[in-house]
Amino acid sequence: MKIALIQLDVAFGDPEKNVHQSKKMIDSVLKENIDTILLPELWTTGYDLEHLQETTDNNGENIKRIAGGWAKENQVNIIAGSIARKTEQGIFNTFIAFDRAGNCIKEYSKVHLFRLMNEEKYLTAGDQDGLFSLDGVQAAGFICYDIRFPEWIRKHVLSGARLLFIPAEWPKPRLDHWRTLLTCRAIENQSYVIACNRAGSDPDNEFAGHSMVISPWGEILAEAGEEESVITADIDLSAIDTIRSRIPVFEDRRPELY
Ligand SMILES: O=C(O)CCC(=O)C(=O)O
Repeated sequence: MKIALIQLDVAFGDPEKNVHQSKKMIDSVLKENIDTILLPELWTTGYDLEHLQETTDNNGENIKRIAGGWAKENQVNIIAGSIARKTEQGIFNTFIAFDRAGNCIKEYSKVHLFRLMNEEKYLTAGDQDGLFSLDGVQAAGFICYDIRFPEWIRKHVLSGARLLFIPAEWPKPRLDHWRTLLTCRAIENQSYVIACNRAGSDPDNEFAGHSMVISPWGEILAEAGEEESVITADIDLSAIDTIRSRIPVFEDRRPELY
């Protein structure tokens, strides 16, 4: 499976500009026979949380139509990062994935809201899992701060997830945490970690970039720099079983003790 990560420099509160720039970046890489594309967290609005009522529509329908259209037109899986999704229950930070036919195959709303960036003041936490199937492979979606909760991720891996997709807006001062946590999640879960951060800055934060694809052995297969860019990686799905049989972590677990 060939993956492309779209490390967008998200324009603050400007969905039109972000949609236009993302399309340009996606088009630039399609000729490389990409199977799956991943965008960052809140890539249409950024963290302009105060204005989400004006910059988002009901249930994120407009962006779903646009991203689903891109997937169908190019017969490529598009994991359209996360978007702010306005509902009667509140605004959710929701991961959305589309298959090659343009069908929305997964919505997962961020479960752990990040107080350092005021998410709990404007957003509602989700309470559903992130499991889905992509081209017949079991996968799961998480969003940014979720990677600090290994038990949440392990729960998905025990349910079969092998590909862990993580859109993020991770700030630069904690770049070391980003790289370490992602690498740990890959090694301890013997799964591919595919993580797309944003580039650039907003009025409150400078972001880290450094989107990464990490193998189940913890090898960094691709890593972006700080700037806006597109990176790609080839994923060998058979490596998951090879590594899981070499060090049988899942058989050796002692869940009766913990
Ligand atoms: O956990 C962190 O340090 C960053 C989390 C974050 O930026 C987010 O969830 O949006």
